[in-house]
Amino acid sequence: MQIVILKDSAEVAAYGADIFIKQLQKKANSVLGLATGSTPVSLYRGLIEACDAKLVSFRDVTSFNLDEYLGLEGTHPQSYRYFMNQQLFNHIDINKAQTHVPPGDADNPLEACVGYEEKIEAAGGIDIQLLGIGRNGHIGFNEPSSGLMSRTRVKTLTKATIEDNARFFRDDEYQPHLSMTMGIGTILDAKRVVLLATGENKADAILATVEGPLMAACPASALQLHTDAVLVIDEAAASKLSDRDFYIHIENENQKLMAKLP
Ligand SMILES: N[C@@H]1[C@@H](O)[C@H](O)[C@@H](COP(=O)(O)O)O[C@@H]1O
Repeated sequence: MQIVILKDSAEVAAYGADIFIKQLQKKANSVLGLATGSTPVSLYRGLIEACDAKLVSFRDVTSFNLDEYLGLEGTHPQSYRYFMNQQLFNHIDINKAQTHVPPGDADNPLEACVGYEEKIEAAGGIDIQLLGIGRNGHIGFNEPSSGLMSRTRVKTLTKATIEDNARFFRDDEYQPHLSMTMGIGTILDAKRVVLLATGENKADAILATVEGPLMAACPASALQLHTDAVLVIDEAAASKLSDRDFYIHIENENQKLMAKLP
């Protein structure tokens, strides 16, 4: 696991955007795995700016989002499809037909989950998957106790996640308790994984992800199994790591090594 500790959320977003810009410059028809939540919003802004400046194009990109609320149509302002349109897709040159969000309004959600996996496979798999992290260590909507090899499926949200996400819903608005999410196994199949975390309220989850045991109680700890996972976090999210200085040292050594490569 590569751990990059930066000063604040602005640096995290810029570093994350740069990873995606380089990916698109290397492979214009990349298959991107995308995420929602407040953390990736500034990264998406960076991608929109890069697209405006013609540094990248999304014309040949295919995308798959991690998760969606079950029971919300894509036109619902709290749906993740709506979020992605608002925060990214409406502002870049992507072909919306090539963007995929789990269909939370499917008549048969169980079949739709299998279909989502098939679509990812047919696209050749995900080149790079963006992740945020929940306070309880969830990735996508893989809540604690999720199978570490799980695939796209319907998941029940924890009370903590419902409370954390309540800020996006009006008091009189229906807030789903179920979701459709890529599994941890689906995420681990991505060729590269980039997890962003900022703020002190993510410090426990980051500690468990990096220094805790591999365990279903912290779904993000499964990234310890991935051969190309990078955690881009700010000082506040890193504040509980016991080996923080060592991780900074490793990253400095990494940078020196990369600079010497032909
Ligand atoms: N399903 C999403 C996750 O994919 C996201 O990582 C998490 C954290 O969100 P935030 O970035 O707003 O803290 O929120 C939601 O539960």
